[in-house]
Amino acid sequence: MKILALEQIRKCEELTIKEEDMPSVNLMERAANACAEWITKNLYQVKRFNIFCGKGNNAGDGYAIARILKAKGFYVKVFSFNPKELPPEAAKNHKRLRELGDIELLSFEKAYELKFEENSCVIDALFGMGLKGKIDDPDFIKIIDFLNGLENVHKVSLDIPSGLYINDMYPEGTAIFKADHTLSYQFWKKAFLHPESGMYCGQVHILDIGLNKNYIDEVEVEHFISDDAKINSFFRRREAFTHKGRFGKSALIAGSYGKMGAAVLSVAAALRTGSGLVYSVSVDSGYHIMQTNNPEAMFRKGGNDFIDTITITDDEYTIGIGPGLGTEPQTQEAFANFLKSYNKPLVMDADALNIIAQNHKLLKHIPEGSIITPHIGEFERLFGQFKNSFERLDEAKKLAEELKIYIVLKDHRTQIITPEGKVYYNITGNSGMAKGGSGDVLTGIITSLLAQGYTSLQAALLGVWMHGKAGDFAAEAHSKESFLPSDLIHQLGEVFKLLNK
Ligand SMILES: NC(=O)C1=CN([C@@H]2O[C@H](COP(=O)(O)OP(=O)(O)OC[C@H]3O[C@@H](n4cnc5c(N)ncnc54)[C@H](O)[C@@H]3O)[C@@H](O)[C@H]2O)[C@@H](O)CC1
Ligand SMILES: [K+]
Repeated sequence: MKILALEQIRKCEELTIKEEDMPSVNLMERAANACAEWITKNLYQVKRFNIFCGKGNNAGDGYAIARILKAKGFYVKVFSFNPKELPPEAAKNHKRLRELGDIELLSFEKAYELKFEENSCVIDALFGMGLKGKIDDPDFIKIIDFLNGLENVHKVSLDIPSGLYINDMYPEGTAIFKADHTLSYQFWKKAFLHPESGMYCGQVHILDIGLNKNYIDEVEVEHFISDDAKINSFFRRREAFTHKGRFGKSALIAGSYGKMGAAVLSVAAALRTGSGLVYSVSVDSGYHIMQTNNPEAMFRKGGNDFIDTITITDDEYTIGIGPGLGTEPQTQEAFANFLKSYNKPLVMDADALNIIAQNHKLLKHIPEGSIITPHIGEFERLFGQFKNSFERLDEAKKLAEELKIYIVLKDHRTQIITPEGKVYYNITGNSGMAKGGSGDVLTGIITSLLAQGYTSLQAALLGVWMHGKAGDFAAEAHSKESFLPSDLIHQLGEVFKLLNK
């Protein structure tokens, strides 16, 4: 699914209105109906709604929803800022509401006297995507602070929580409404996907309001959601009449004394992702651990307690390197020599990236088309600190282009960044995956997919999606708190069953 820029969404709205030859207020009605339907279906225990309207068309949505909910028999109160300042469509909806006569239209001040009943719902129609600068008007700051402080009520934002920008970092010092649910029209917005702003959005629900499909199909964007449709468009089922040679050879260069778990996990993940053969290049002191835990994988010695020799150059192998490698000087040297002589796309994580962070000149030796999978800490060690995640992403886009590599920037919503400057946000997975070892599993999965002939982009997209899906299944089975990275590997079978359906 595409993520559109503000001007593109406005254009899409205009075109929808024009092509369907309808008054613009009808589109607002559509949005309001979609929200009212979502609310009554999903917050079915709520009988009372308190709707807070600002100055723009987001307020118009609020007025329209108030009318629709009232007609369905709910108790509705509407609190407005200054209804004289509204744009035409919002003004029309305000007028319709006033003419109905049986809804209380109140000022913000009245809210401070109200007793908000448990299980009632606050709807935030203060600001939508038309907000400029920060919310620093004392009346708005006061009402937002007050609403944020309410307990035991459901909080729903229309289109976007007031105070946020749709695709950028919000300005420092602005007031922001904190929602439990955000009902976004038609599209995902970057704000929902970055930690600084995402924490205000609660659960995000994308409501189809029937915007012009042709425009959406054709418009060119840089940001996407890596959704099920995208994954299914290139996932390949395992054919019959085949043999192991057709599914690639993965080699995981990983592990050192005391860090064999990372190596075991990455190798096990590569095996469970379907690679025809999996090799482990690791240390002698971890030989028994590796062979016992992963009898299907072959072992090649790369050192005693840490890896000091990497002789694997065979073009047949697809390499994942880094988990548990350590940063001993001899390992650094072996890694540098290997990188300088190896030219096929490979997967790099963890200590491979930490070694590069200490030897920046190695960056230019990363083979084109490779996939690096840093978490935020590793990315910052490599490329420096950034003010916020939006700036970090902008820098990652430049680097991916410059180095001609794919960057998998691991976060709550992991971003897959291509050398062409495109960004795919992954939306599977959960906070239970924030544990040591999860990254090692991902390295194994992506290496295995790359070995099986998926392109670098496909391997990164599918690998991150599968990893997250396995996390969601593991959370269902064991809880987010309790599942282990090794449970992700055990859930890969369920993920493949889903993909094969
Ligand atoms: N995307 C769509 O297809 C549709 C969008 N609609 C709604 O329209 C919204 C956009 O409407 P608007 O563009 O009117 O935007 P807003 O509803 O966000 O209101 C913007 C208005 O608020 C005021 N304002 C802006 N910045 C301010 C600040 N810092 N402090 C105080 N006041 C400020 C200005 O008067 C500005 O015109 C969307 O978010 C959505 O809710 C729907 O009604 C119809 C369909
Ligand atoms: K809002």
